[in-house]
Amino acid sequence: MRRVLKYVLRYKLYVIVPSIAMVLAIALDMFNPYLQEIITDKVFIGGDKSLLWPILWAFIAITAVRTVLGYLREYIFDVLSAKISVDIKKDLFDHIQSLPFSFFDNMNTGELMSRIGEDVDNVWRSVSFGIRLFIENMIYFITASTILFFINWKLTLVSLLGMPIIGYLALQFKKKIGISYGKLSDQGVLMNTAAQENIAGVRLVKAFAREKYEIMKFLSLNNENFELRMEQNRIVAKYFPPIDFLTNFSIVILVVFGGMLVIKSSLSIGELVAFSGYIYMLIWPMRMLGFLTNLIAQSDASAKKIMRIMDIVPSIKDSEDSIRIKELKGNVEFKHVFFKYHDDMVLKDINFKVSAGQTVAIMGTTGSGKSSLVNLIGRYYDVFDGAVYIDGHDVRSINLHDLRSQMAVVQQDTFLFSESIEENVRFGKEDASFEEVKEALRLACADDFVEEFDDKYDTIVGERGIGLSGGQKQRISIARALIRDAKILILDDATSALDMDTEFRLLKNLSERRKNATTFIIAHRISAVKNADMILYMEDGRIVERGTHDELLEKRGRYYEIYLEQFKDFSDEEYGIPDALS
Ligand SMILES: Nc1ncnc2c1ncn2[C@@H]1O[C@H](COP(=O)(O)OP(=O)(O)OP(=O)(O)O)[C@@H](O)[C@H]1O
Repeated sequence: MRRVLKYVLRYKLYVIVPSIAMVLAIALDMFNPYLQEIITDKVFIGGDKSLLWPILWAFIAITAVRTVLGYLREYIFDVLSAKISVDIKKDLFDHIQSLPFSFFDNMNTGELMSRIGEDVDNVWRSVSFGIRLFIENMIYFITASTILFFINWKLTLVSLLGMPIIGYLALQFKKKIGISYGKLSDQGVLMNTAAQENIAGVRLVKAFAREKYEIMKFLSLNNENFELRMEQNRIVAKYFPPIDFLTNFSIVILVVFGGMLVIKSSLSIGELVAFSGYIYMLIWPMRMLGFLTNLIAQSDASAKKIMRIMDIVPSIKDSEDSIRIKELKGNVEFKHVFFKYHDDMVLKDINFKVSAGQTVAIMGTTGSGKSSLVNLIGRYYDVFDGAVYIDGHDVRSINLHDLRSQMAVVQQDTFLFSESIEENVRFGKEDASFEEVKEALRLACADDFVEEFDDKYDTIVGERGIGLSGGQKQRISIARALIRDAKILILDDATSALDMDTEFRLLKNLSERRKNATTFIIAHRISAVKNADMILYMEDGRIVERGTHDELLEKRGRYYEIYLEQFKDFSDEEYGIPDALS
């Protein structure tokens, strides 16, 4: 919460003005019981009618000013908390953007959504309501008890007898409810994740007829959630009644002892009326203590979770003396590169060099490390040992923005935003004209099917491209990469869903278009890699074969076996293995 306070202090005026309004409102409130004392003793009992109107006017004036001050306080505190919510969300979002792939490997979307949504809202509520009311009540408590001591310290002491017990109970309550909130919040993440994954994977669920299982899974989480809420109710039921009893008992004591003092003429009736007015100012904060500590405990738990993410130092970031490169040439070299995600080394002693404008094709068994290898070029992960060089510079020394903004990647797992096709392609180049978008889609062999849609380029595609076929999604993703005109282009299994003919046309377009771009193509079909300047064949994290198509055929190794497997029924002439990349 201390760190949340730093956000609050950014807006000093928004703290000072409503705080002054709050203090003035409290000061005015303190006059009310005093006026009640005078009106009772002097007007009702003493019969001095001349005071009636002045006191009534004073009541009206106090109420009017109090209303304005109250409104000011509420309004400005609400603006403050809204500003803080925006700031925290922004910082959290910015920070999440700065985190590397490895962070997202271990974090699920549902959990992150809870942090940005629910947790920030909890903090926001606490600032707008909890902390303010807590401070306000403390001021009421201190001021009212001071005045009460002045009126009659003995009666005050007797009336306050239950307060230490109330305070103790409130603290115990805070402790128990704080733990319970932590559990509820963690469970909320599980529920969020289950709901989010179910919706995202709804087609899979239906295809496997697993709706019942999903419903049961959600039901069980929902029941757990219910149990946790019941646990909270039990805590409230345990602590609130004794707190209520003790606060009400203070009034009983006041009436009994105060009444006795009035009978003994040690206290006037007016003083007793004023006394009970001030006592309410003590009792109310005490009754609220449990509720407020509860609210603050909840937001404390949320603030801790937010800060835990904010405290993650991005493992991949610009070094202090990072090199600015406005124009990459595209020479890439891997020197003794080793890489691992956790314990298992997934890339072992990778060495190769590629000159600007050349094409490298990477083939290999599944899980052999192809994607991991290309992910090191844009520094989505850092090497464990060795180094990747671009134009002679270790990628770790190149300014990250310069590096990534001059690369284009089509990932294996296609992702499209819930926007129009045009906007999805323009994501690759913010200021691209419509003509450029069309051209990129044409090169990616996507223009024909896009033209057939009723809304053509304005067609809105759903999240993850729902509404399009796998091959259509891949082609739009390729257009998004091509529009960047990048110096390094990476296609990670990006044509796997295309038929051979479309793949052939697309790669042909690519070979014409890419001109100076160094291109990495991960593919499984010989037809897609045949014309590369260099083909790397990987197994178990190592490059086990390398060379051109002809050289690899001559070697009669793994590549040759795959060639035979894929083309056993055709001769080159018959099928015409595409000359796409020549
Ligand atoms: N984010 C990750 N965290 C941990 N391990 C990973 C991660 N990504 C991949 N791996 C592991 O690293 C190894 C290499 O994976 P990689 O995706 O690079 O292989 P690949 O050759 O591209 O496979 P495929 O052809 O199936 O796409 C595999 O054993 C895989 O399980």
